[in-house]
Amino acid sequence: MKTWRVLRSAPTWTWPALSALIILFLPQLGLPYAATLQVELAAILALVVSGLNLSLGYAGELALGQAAMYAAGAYAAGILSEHGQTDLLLQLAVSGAVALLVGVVTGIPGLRLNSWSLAMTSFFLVLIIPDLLEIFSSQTGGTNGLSGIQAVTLFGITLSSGDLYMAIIVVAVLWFALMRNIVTSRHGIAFQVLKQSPVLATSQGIAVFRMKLAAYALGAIPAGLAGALFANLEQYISPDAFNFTLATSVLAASILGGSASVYGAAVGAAIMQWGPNNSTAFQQYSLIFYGAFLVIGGVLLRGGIARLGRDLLRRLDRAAGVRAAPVPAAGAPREMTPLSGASLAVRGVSKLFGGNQALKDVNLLAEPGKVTAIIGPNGSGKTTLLNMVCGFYRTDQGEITLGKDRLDQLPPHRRARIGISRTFQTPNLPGGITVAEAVSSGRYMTSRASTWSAIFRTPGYRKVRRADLAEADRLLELAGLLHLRDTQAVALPLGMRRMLELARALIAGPRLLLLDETASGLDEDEVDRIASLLTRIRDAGATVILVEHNFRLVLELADHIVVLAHGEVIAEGPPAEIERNPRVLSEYLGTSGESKELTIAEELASIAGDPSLAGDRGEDQ
Ligand SMILES: Nc1ncnc2c1ncn2[C@@H]1O[C@H](COP(=O)(O)OP(=O)(O)OP(=O)(O)O)[C@@H](O)[C@H]1O
Repeated sequence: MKTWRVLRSAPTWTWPALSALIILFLPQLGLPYAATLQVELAAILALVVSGLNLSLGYAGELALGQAAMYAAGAYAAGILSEHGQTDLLLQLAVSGAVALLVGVVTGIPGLRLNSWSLAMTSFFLVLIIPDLLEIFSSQTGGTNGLSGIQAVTLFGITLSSGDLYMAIIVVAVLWFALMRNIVTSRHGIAFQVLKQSPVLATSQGIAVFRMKLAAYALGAIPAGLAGALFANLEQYISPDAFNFTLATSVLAASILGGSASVYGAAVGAAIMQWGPNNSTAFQQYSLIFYGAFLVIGGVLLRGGIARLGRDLLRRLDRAAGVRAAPVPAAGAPREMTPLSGASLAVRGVSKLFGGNQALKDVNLLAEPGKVTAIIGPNGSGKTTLLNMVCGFYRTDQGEITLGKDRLDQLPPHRRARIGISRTFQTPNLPGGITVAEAVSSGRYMTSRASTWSAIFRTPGYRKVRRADLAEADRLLELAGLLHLRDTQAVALPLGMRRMLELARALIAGPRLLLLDETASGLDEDEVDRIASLLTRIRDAGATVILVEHNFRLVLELADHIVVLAHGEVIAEGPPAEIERNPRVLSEYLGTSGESKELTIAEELASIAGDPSLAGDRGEDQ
């Protein structure tokens, strides 16, 4: 176990780097030629699979088009070579660009239509490869293939087969290093958010379509590079090499290795290359076997071999007492930094769902430095109103403005960028990310760093990331969660998840904070903690809208209450006024409204048989 602790004390990149170095020099270490060829083919397949992992494992889009991008890269390199352009770097650049173009052109319609359409369009893309190659047979050789590929060169020097081996491994290793930089960056976390909840991603200002397209198109690049390497390795390419069986084998390798993993792509590709693709008997029934791999990977091996590896690492770490980096000690409770809230005005807003009038001519004004509570019985339209403010539903009629900005014509991600943050009725936290990463993800759109800066870890990127994490720590300390910053976000109990959502909403420095039943399911202590944090947020100048069933919390916090019933505002005013309003009593509680001497809090307490529901005000009276 001591040895394990020593091994784990090395930087995380040490072992992948060492493995890469060994693979690079395998021929010199005496690997036979036939096995060398298998390593080359596995590295090429790993590149193709890594592209699928980016779109499937990280952005959550099933796409089978990797085979088409691989073909595009291979034919681009092959045609260049036939025309005397044999330089490997030139071919890699052109093949990567051509594959990227194929990715963008096929991704736009596939992703626009949502749901399974990308899987379908990419599936047909693979099916039409032979026809496309036949149409352009004067360039591609049609079904006969392209056989005039010349020996590849680098800066004018012809590469031997040993040199080409090295080139293939270097390209694969470099790509994997860059891909690791993408998925461990703030963009990688945004991909995780997007994959698990497009609604959450949108509410953080992420343009879902553009982000998915970026992942799909980025995934095209390694497939293009792989195509160029394959064309030079085989010096002959034909449509048979890019058929549906290849597309399925790429998918099977991705699922088997673990699609949400960088190194899983290499492991899955290696297994596919050594086992199935290497055996003639297997190739006869390949589709059946790939199907079996997909079932095994999907049902029995969720997360693939990569997940098994991660679990094993964790177990060994626990057994050896390897600890994560110490969490910074919490200092004195931090002051809230001022928040510049803006006035929200909802004027004459209506919403019809089929024949159901969910909202009718609703007016509401929420001011900075104040908590505006929206209450009402179940189905009265509270969440619908919240969803219309943040843009998940379009208004049928009426106008919504935040400060000087008109909102009702804007898509939800643009509204988030204008300064609307929200929490959800059921806390919305993606799996696979830590508490600190979940909170910092709220800054994805407010402080920007390009994907390229993340890939190459430029000083600009590092500065933004440092600020992300420092801000996340500040807000976690405020929410009392700093000691849990490296815990998996989804592992927290409900009360802490709600605090975490609040911290994530705050990190964007919102002009308007929308809270949807933030105290639901919490015990009294947790409600008190949320109330005290919300008071500080309000006092810092935020405009807060609170949709809430917990009347004690509403009375304690709200400066202004708006009461909805059947989609209409039936009363509004300060808490003292609202809790004695007879119409509110009758609509909200379903009572006759005759017992006017009782407040809502007291009525609720008597219905629930729980005096605490009456809160301080109720008890005082
Ligand atoms: N996407 C939708 N499609 C159709 N009807 C909807 C949709 N969303 C809400 N509704 C309907 O609109 C009405 C208002 O629902 P909403 O969820 O806004 O009420 P609520 O006051 O938030 O209720 P609760 O307190 O139970 O969350 C209900 O009749 C609901 O069935």
